[in-house]
Amino acid sequence: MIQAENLAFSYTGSPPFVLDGIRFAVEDGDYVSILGDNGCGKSTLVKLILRFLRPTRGSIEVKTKRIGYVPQRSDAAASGFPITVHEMLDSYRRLLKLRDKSVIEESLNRVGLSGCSGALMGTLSGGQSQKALIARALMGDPELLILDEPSAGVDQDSQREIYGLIKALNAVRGITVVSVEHNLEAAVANSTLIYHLSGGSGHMCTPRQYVSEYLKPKGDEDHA
Ligand SMILES: Nc1ncnc2c1ncn2[C@@H]1O[C@H](COP(=O)(O)OP(=O)(O)OP(=O)(O)O)[C@@H](O)[C@H]1O
Repeated sequence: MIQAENLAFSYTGSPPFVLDGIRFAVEDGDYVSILGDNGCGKSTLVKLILRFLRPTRGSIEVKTKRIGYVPQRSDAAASGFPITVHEMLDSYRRLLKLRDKSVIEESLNRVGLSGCSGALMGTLSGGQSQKALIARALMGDPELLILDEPSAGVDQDSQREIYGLIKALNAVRGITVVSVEHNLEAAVANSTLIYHLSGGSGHMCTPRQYVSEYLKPKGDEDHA
């Protein structure tokens, strides 16, 4: 689904590079969480996958054009712009040139938000507005769903619902998922793979490997 080869990126086009020598493959049906410290380049990598940015060197190929993107909630929903859930989804429907308006209610149903169609985005809880953004991303029937910190600003109960939803979209509907995460627990519990980004490059591993390589307290291996 996604193939990166010797990918390097600098916002200035010259050193220092935010990303350098990135090489990974995401296969159809994977659920990959991207983890790493603040400022290590997670969102930059996502913008390269989305083609919002172009590689400075190397390549990144994405096999599908049917990509659903759920941006960081604070970017999209926290503004005081007075728009209802229905209006937000309808403007996206028009952008996608979808004639049938029933896609709006279908998408809201899929995320369990059918009763909130007329609510102003700014009045929704963190969990509800995240679901509305996921509903919008589902309108184009994506093969690849990309999320940037889906649980940021979302209470514990809604987090469980949102990860349940993402997991079902992946496991039941076969949608490939790439999610930038600060929520380590959710990443380990839900994803099939973790891409650990550090010092400009990354390492793909299973959640189990991630726990033993990156989360195990120093010295534990002596007592294993
Ligand atoms: N538009 C930009 N122009 C110049 N530098 C940028 C730009 N966007 C991000 N950066 C820099 O690139 C580096 C990587 O940023 P990025 O947002 O990709 O990191 P991140 O891992 O997603 O961070 P966080 O976890 O805090 O969201 C940071 O040093 C950041 O300051």
